[in-house]
Amino acid sequence: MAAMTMSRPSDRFSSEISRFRELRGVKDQESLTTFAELPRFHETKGVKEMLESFQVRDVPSYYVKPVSERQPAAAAAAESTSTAVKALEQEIPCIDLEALSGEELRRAITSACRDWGFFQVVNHGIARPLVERMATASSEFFAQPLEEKLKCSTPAKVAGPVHFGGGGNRDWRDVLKLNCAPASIVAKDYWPQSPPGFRDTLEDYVAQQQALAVRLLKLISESLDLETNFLVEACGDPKVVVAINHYPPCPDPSLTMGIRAHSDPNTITMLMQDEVGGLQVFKDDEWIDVRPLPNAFVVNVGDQLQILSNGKYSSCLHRVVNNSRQARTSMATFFSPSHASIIAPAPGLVDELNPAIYPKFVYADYIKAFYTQTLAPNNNNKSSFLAGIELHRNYNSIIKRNNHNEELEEEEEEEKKRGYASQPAATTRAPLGEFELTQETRKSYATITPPSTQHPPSHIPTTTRTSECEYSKTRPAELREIQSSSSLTERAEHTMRWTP
Ligand SMILES: O=C(O)CCC(=O)C(=O)O
Ligand SMILES: [Fe+2]
Repeated sequence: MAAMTMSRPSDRFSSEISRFRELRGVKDQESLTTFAELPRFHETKGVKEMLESFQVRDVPSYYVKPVSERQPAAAAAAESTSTAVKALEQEIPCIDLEALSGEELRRAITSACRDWGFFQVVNHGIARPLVERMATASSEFFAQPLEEKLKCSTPAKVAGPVHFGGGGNRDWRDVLKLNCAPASIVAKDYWPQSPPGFRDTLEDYVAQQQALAVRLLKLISESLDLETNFLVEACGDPKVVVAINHYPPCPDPSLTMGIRAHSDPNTITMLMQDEVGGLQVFKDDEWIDVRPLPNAFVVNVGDQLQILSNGKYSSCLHRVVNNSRQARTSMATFFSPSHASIIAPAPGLVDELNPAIYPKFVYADYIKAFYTQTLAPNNNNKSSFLAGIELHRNYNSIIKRNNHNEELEEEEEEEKKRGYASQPAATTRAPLGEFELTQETRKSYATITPPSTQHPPSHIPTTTRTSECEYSKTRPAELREIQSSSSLTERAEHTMRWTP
């Protein structure tokens, strides 16, 4: 791959850093907040470096979320995720993969995927020492000096096969993202050489995670009364990406988000988290904490599983809140279809009484449209990108959200008076049909797109470009050319290499 033969990046920002240091002596907070280079600094170096380069006492405006996307101030002030609403009343299910089997296991999987879209697994078969080695290596990676971490970013940055930097959407998070399968999109030369043993540990860990994903997908297929291998085969030669997230402590967690509300666009995600906590899932109009459990993985249904199950299982909105006490590290393994896979509701789940809720499409189209949009609208309704492609549901929830946003506008005005010019609110994603699609998706979409009354009302704002999207401007001309070509195989192959 061309990116791998290019020279490693040098630190091109030393002049910026000396300017930061100059500014620091003057009026810290004000200088940082108004410093035009901050977005670039965040994208390439992240939050931890920003905190270490300045004596930050307040959250710079750049990271301040709109009121509608924050957690209640009371929960943030309590500085413990266990204070979130309903935390003690509701908990995501925990499934013991050794203790349960047969019909009991099947029922547990069905209700977890249907009612929550989130569950934890224990006794999952991945050896504890390996998980611990991976967790330690992950924390040690983020503790290193910036120069060491920068060695991992490929020249294509966030669009490349390995990237270190600040999280998208101005979230209060740093991330190391690594493509792990298939082999054609892996750039092992850029995997961290330090801490020692990182590469081997990651390789072993991912192999085990991939096996667990296959095991879970088989159980999930059976819970839907589908052939055991249906979901595994639907993903073709799967794409596996790992994201190691690091959330530094935040001076005011009531203003920021570690990851803003989103649903995962892939098939299934498995997450290892440390004991700090901060992950929340959205259920019955409330945000509910995911309590860290020893030696457990948090599993969540992704958008593709919701589509393949024809809406029987749900890809749930989730987010990560920050805290002011201690850093948190988590590691997500995203298991996705190959970009060339054709995704559609399982034929076994579609009949006259249960029509297909989603169109058939090529996964490359979905993922491209997904990353061209903001991550999620806001945290009050589940009106994610998926809602934009649903065929038979109405858009009441989107309208409700818009009304709610109007009420919030006044609150935003008040905030401005207090001196917080927060980042723009996220917006609803446009329907898949509005994007440049492969011929195959277009054909399918054209035959089953619902009447225009079922589209979101036109007053709903469509696209807000994200930092992810900004990166596409910097992608090689070669990619832009291929993306506009109509050859599915060629295009899917290349998109697969570059899409995050
Ligand atoms: O860090 C976490 O707990 C969740 C991360 C997450 O949702 C993601 O990476 O998509
Ligand atoms: Fe996620």
